[in-house]
Amino acid sequence: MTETIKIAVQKSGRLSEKSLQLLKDCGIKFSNGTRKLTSKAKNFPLEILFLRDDDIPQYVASGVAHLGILGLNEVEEKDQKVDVVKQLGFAGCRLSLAVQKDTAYTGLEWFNGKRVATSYPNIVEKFFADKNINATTEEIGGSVEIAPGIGLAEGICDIVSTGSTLIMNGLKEVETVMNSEAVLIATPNLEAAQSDLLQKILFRLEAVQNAQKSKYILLNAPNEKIEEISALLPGMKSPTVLPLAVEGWSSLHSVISEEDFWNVIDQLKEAGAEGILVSDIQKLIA
Ligand SMILES: Nc1ncnc2c1ncn2[C@@H]1O[C@H](COP(=O)(O)OP(=O)(O)OP(=O)(O)O)[C@@H](O)[C@H]1O
Ligand SMILES: O=P(O)(O)OC[C@H]1O[C@H](OP(=O)(O)OP(=O)(O)O)[C@H](O)[C@@H]1O
Ligand SMILES: [Mg+2]
Repeated sequence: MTETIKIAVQKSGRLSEKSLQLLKDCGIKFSNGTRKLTSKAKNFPLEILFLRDDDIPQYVASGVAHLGILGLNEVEEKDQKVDVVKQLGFAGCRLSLAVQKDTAYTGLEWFNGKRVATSYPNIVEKFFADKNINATTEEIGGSVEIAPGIGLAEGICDIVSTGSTLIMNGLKEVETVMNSEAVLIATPNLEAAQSDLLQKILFRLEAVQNAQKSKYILLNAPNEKIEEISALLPGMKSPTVLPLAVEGWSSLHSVISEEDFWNVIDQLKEAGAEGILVSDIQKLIA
């Protein structure tokens, strides 16, 4: 039997679609049926386990799954022995303390003697212990923002992204406890076969992430400006320069980070670049 690597992803929730999309972007083909809780990839020795995100750290720590994709917040909360091997750049959010909006909040000491409702009691208790604050936690599974309004607690600690859920529930954010994003975790000390497969997946993820950060740029330039424009577009080595059918003009091709592109666009135009075309890259191997 060929060795396979097992990866746990969230069955249904905020992370599900992007986790599966990432595997697909890595060229891994599989069917994701709605009821079946495992799926074998068709073209890579990988099996996907669809689980509640809360259970993923334990599965990965025990080696039942070798890898997992979940929020760093959940990894910290469960505090299992797992290695965080890669930040995945999606599901960016923060875990924050919030209080009712009309509260005269004076600083962290305000929480002394207060109750904080949260789905992340371990993180919150550790945070308060580190800061010598004597607050207690009320663990609830969801709809945490309701707690102060119904008298369950004076404050909450929950996930914040845009902040609109807090506002809708008459709360204000007062402290950030941690920043989070989706991460890839692995069982520590994987067997050689799984370790090799993890390296293959990491290599592909790197190519996908590089591509997402970069753009392919094509432009036309008068030949006497090639040097000046090339200096603005270092590319992976240097731009490719091809002659145009029109005498005295060339086409320059390069790779540029999206951020850099917006920074140099005016300089490119000033230097005489025309017909600037920017497109997405699917994979980029440096
Ligand atoms: N509003 C948000 N913006 C960005 N990321 C978020 C947001 N809400 C949650 N997340 C991230 O997505 C993860 C999963 O969120 P979700 O609400 O699907 O979890 P859940 O309800 O615990 O799911 P499960 O049923 O699997 O236990 C969170 O742990 C967090 O890392
Ligand atoms: O700052 P915002 O952009 O408003 O996002 C924050 C909200 O998003 C999450 O809930 P989600 O929408 O996933 O629903 P859930 O409570 O069912 O998990 C989280 O629990 C917050 O309630
Ligand atoms: Mg959960």
